[in-house]
Amino acid sequence: MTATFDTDRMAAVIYGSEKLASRRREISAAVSRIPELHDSRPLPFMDRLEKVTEMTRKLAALNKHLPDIIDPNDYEEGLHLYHEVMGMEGHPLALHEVMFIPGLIGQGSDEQYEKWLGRARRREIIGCYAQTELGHGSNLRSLETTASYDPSTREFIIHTPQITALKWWPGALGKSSNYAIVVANLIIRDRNLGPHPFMVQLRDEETHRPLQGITVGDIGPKMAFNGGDNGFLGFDNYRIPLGNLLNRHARVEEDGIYVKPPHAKVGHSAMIRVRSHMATGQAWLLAHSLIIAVRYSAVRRQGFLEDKTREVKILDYQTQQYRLFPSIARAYAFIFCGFETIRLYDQLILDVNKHGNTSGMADLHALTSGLKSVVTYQTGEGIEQARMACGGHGYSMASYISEIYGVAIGGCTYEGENMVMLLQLARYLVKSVELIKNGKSKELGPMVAYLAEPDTQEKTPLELKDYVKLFQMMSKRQSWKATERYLKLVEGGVSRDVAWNKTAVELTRASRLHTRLYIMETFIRRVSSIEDMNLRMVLRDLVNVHVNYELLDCGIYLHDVSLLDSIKNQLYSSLHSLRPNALSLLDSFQFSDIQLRSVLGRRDGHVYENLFEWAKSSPLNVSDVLPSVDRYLRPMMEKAKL
Ligand SMILES: CCCCC/C=C/C(=O)SCCNC(=O)CCNC(=O)[C@H](O)C(C)(C)COP(=O)(O)OP(=O)(O)OC[C@H]1O[C@@H](n2cnc3c(N)ncnc32)[C@H](O)[C@@H]1OP(=O)(O)O
Ligand SMILES: Cc1cc2nc3c(=O)[nH]c(=O)nc-3n(C[C@H](O)[C@H](O)[C@H](O)COP(=O)(O)OP(=O)(O)OC[C@H]3O[C@@H](n4cnc5c(N)ncnc54)[C@H](O)[C@@H]3O)c2cc1C
Repeated sequence: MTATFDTDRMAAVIYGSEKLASRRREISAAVSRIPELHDSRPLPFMDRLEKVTEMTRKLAALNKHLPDIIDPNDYEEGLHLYHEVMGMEGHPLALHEVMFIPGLIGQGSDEQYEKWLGRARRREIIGCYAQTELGHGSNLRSLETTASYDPSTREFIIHTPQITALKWWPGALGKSSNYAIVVANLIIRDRNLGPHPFMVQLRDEETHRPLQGITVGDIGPKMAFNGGDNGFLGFDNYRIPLGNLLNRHARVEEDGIYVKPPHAKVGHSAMIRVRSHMATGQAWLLAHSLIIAVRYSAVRRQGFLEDKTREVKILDYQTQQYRLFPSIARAYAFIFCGFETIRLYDQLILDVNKHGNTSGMADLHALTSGLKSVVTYQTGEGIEQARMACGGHGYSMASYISEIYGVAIGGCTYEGENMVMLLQLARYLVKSVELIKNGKSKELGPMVAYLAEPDTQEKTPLELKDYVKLFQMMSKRQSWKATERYLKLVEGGVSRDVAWNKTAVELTRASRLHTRLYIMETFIRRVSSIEDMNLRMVLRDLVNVHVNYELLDCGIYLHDVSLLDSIKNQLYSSLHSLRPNALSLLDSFQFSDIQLRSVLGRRDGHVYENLFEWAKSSPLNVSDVLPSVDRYLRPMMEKAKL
C-alpha cells in the first residue's frame, strides 16, 4: 500500500526540524560504514560480562570516531549517534550525559563548572547520580547517608550508617564511574538540613581502584540494561572538601553557616530534567516495538478473509489494528507533548539559574510527575501488545521486543515510582479544587483552569474540541470526587495522612485523567499547527484514532455510557482509514536496522530467511551434540534402557 505522505517530511516533524532529520540519516549512514561501531555479534547471545565489555569497546570506538561524524557540541546529533551505536542496553556513560552533567549544570556554581564541567564534557572523568538507597528510594526525606560538616578541616564527612543506607541502583556506578553526584543529608552541628547534592570522587583517576573509605560494586543482572553496571556504594567516614557541596542554590560558609536555597526542592532539578525528557524517550521505545510489529504484520499471512486462495496479511485484521494503531497514535502524541514539556523545563532552568525565579517549579513538578507515570505505563502496555501482535516470533529475542519492554518499563520505577508520582500530581489537583471551593479560582494555573468549569450535558463528540470538552469534564469530575472523598474523611476526624491513603486509588485516577487530557490537548494543538496538508491529513487520522480510543478507554467516567456506541463506530472507521499509512507513519521514525537490532523487524521484510539465519547462529548450534548431552542426557537415557 502506498502512503499518502512523504516520510522524510514526517521525520522532520517527529525530530523537530528538517536539518536534524536529515543529519540523523547522514549519521546512520556514516555509522553503517564503520564496522568498529557495530555490535560484534547479536547482543542476545552474549552473557552479562560480554555485554558490558562490548558496550565499553563500542563506547571507546565511538569516542574516537565521534568528531568525524557529528558536531560534538550538538546534543541532538550526539543523542542519535549514541542510540545508533550503543543501543539501549546501557553503557559506562549512560548516566554521565543524562544526570551527572545536567546535575552539575543545575546545581553547581560557576566555580564548580570551572573545576569539573570541562573535564566531564571531555570525558576525562565519568560520573553518575547516586541517590537511591537499599532501604529507601521514593521517600527522599528518609535517606540515611549523611554529609556532616567539620568546620575544623572545612570538610564534609560522608557516611553510610548501616546496610539500608548503601546507595543502590545508580546506573554506571558499579564499575564505570570514577565520580558521582551523591545525594546525602547535610548535617551541620547535629542539625539535619535534608538531602543535598555533593560531588564525590569514588575511584583513583590513574588506577580506577576505589578510594579508601569507599565500597562500590555492581548489583547484578536486571530485567534489562544488562550492558550497564547499576551499582552499590557505601562510605566509611569519607572526607570531601567544603567546595564539593554543589552550591549554586544552597551554601555552607566556612564557619558552618547554612544559606538556604530559593526553593526547598531546587536540588531536585536533575530528576525533573529526566522526567521532562521521558515522554519523548518512551515514545521512541514504543515506536521501536511498533515498527517491528507493523513490518512483521505486513509480511505475515495467516487465515482468510474474502479471498480464499491467499492468506491475508495479519495487519488487515481489525483486532490487529486495534492492538497496534492506538499505540502509534500514542507514540506521536508522546513526542509532541514531550517537546512541549522539554520547552517548559528549559524555561524553568533559565528562570531559576539566571533570575532566581522558582515560581514555575511546583507546576512543572506536578505535570512531569503525572506525565512520566502515564507515559511509561502506556508505553509498557503498547510494547506488550506489539509483542503479542507478532505471535510466537514476538516472544523470541530475535524480535528484540522483550529487551525494549524491559528497558521501557524501567521507567515506571526510576525517576519516582509511578504511583508515588501520580500522588504528587494529585496533591496539586486537590489543592486546585480546594482553591475553587474557597472562591479563589482566579489563582488557578492555566492547566487546571478547566477544574472550575461547570458540568454540561454530555453530547456525542463531533469535532476535536468536543472530545477535549468531554475529557475535561471526566477529568474534572474525578478530581472533585477524589478531593471531596478526602475532605469528607478529614472533616469526619480522620488524620490527613490516613484520609489521603484511604483516597489514594481515586486520587491516582484523577491524576491519570488530568495527564491524559494534557497529552490529548498537546497532540491536537501540534497537529493543527502543521502546514503541510498531506502530513496534516494523516496526522488528523491519527488524532482521530487517539481521541476515540482514549474516550472509550476512559468510558467509565462518563455518565451517559450510550455515547460509547458512536465512539466505538468512529474508532473502527478511523482504524480502517489509518491502515494505508500505518507502516509509513512508523518508517518516518527512520530507525536503521543497526539501531533497531531486530531480526524480525528488518527493513528488507525477509522475515523467515532472517529468522533462520539467526537461529543457525545460536552458540548452541556450533556443534550437533552439546557437552551437556554427553555428560547428562545420554547417560540418563542409557540408564533408562537397562
Ligand atoms: C537511561 C535510564 C536513566 C535512568 C536514570 C534514573 C535515575 C533515577 O532514578 S534517580 C533517583 C530518582 N528518585 C526519585 O525520583 C525519588 C522519587 N521521590 C521524590 O522525588 C520525592 O521524594 C517526592 C517528590 C516523592 C516527595 O518529595 P519530598 O522532598 O519528600 O517532598 P514532600 O513530600 O515533603 O513534599 C513537599 C512539597 O514539595 C513538593 N515537591 C516535591 N518535589 C518537588 C520538585 N521537584 N519541585 C517542586 N516541588 C516539589 C511536593 O509536591 C510538596 O508540595 P506541596 O503539596 O505543595 O506541599
Ligand atoms: C533501571 C533503573 C535505573 C535506576 N537508576 C538510578 C540512578 O541512576 N540513580 C538513583 O539514585 N536511582 C536509580 N534507580 C532507583 C529508582 O530511582 C528507585 O527504584 C525508584 O525511585 C523507586 O524507589 P524504590 O525502589 O525504593 O521503590 P519503593 O518506594 O520501595 O516502592 C515499592 C512500592 O511501594 C509503593 N510506595 C512507596 N511509597 C509510597 C507512598 N508514599 N504511597 C503509596 N505507595 C508507595 C510504590 O508505589 C511501589 O508499589 C534506578 C532504578 C531502576 C529500576
